[in-house]
Amino acid sequence: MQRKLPIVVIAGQGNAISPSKLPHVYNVLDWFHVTDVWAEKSGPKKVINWRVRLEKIKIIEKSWWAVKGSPASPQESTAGSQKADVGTCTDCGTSSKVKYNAGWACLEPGCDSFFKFKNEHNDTTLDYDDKYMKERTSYGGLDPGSLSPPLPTDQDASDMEAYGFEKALKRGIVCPKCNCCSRRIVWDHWYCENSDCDFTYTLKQRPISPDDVIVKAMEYFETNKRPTSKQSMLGEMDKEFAIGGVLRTHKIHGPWNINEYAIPDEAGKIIGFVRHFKSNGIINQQKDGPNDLFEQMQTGGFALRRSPARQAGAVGEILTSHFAANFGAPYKFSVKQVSRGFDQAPEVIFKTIKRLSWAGQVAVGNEHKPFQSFNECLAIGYFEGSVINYHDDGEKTLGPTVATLSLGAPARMMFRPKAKSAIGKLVAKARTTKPPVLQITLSHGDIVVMDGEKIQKLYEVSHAAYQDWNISSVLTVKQHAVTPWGFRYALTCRQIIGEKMDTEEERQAAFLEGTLPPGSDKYNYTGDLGATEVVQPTSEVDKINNEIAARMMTGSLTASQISLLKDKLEGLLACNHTGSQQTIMDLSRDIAMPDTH
Ligand SMILES: O=C(O)CCC(=O)C(=O)O
Ligand SMILES: [Fe+2]
Repeated sequence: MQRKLPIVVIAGQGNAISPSKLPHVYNVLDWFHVTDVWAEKSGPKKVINWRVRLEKIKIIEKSWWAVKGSPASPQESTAGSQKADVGTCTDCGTSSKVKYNAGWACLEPGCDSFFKFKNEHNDTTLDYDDKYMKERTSYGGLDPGSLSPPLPTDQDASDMEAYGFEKALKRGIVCPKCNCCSRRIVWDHWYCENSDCDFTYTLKQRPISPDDVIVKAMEYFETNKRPTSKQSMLGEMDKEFAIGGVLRTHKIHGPWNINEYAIPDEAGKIIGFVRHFKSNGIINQQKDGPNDLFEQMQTGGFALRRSPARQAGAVGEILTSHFAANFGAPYKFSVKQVSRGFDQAPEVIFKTIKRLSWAGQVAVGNEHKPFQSFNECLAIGYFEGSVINYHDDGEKTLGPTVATLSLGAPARMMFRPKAKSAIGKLVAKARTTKPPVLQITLSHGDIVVMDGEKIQKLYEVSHAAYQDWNISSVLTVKQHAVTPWGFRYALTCRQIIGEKMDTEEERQAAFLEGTLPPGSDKYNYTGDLGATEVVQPTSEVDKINNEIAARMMTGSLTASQISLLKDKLEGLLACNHTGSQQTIMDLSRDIAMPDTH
């Protein structure tokens, strides 16, 4: 009160003293200021409760929650026009306002006369005095400005050098049309969550290269790490481990490095593998390789969206931190995803499926029976700061092999035994969790294949055995979590077993939507065996820069000629001259024959 701070009041839907029925679960009323704070002795136990009286700062303006048809401006709006009566305590000498209909009482908790009224009263008659209620107090603090934050503009995004996936842009907005607070639910725009309002808002998202995304990820890491931490992102990326009986071996397959982690059950028997295919510059830069896929993901229009992670539709609904879209056979993944059949999938999804099918085949081979091809692909997008917490991919309709392609910023992936499994020990302080046994770093282009060995055999034995083992082998025993260090995509392919679906309709959908179109074979991936570095052809601009550099070294151009040429070159590049090819050629000639000018 003394600091004259403006306060926002939010009223719940069930608020009984609101003059009108409040429309939302949480209703942001307006800016208020505190006019009085006092102690009261009330309730059955006659304990001291502190009371606060607030007045709306812009009381002259009609409140949005006012009863329909009420006057545009409340009558009692002028400060000082109404004054509460004041009484003084004969015991302690303090004065206070007459606040209650029951009359005046001393409001000094330390005084013997505290809360003693002349007349008998009970708590139910302790209504507030009308004069006190109508008192108006001038507000001496600063104008708090608009209650709703302004919409971020393209200019704001450009000022913060944003690409459109920054943490600040994942915040919700206040609809300028109807004032409804709306969350960022879809990847590329906001829409008003009030079903009666049609407001949508889009902020341009600029494509970013894999190199720049890593630079941004490092900046994000530096600005968001604990102030006491000396770690760099590169240092964190090196912190990989396999403990608790998880065994690591290493293989080379063409240009791929593959770390293989054998996952034991409680008896130490190997029940599955996590295979980490580590990509590199050569793989990443091939045609339709991870660099191209990263670009295509950004321009593909995937309608990635956040789904309710908890209490869908309820007051406490919580959305997933990441955005997702499913293609192929419908897949539930804890919560139902919006799913589109492969007939509606963009090309990049087929390229991904073929790449991951290759990895699945290499990882699983024909050890037990031929590798079952994938019929589903879940695309996940992470804004800066988004994560996927510990979960398992253990749907009963799921085949044993799950493969994920990482694109963009690096990420930490962790596996831990479930608390209820007999593997590992519970964390002493948090008795419901176990520490991770496997931690790996997923970089741009990497692939992870999770596979439950011998599951095929057990799966065929009986349904009960399947339920026990299912991925009681890898996936349900080993929960996993992924924390990306910046803007990232993860594309995960699974085998959805249509026959295990509950209804005929679901079985049909899995079959129809999960069948790859015949033309998709043209995207087959064969592992980049024998691939070499792709040498980028030198551009005209590079050639000129090289010429300038060479002539600088031989001294055949004067310093002023060099700076003139550099200026010209920069000018051409800056205006992105469409005819620049020809002009640059002329410029090149200028350099070749400097003496003729
Ligand atoms: O982001 C990732 O790499 C993994 C995503 C994942 O765990 C999933 O889709 O189930
Ligand atoms: Fe997962």
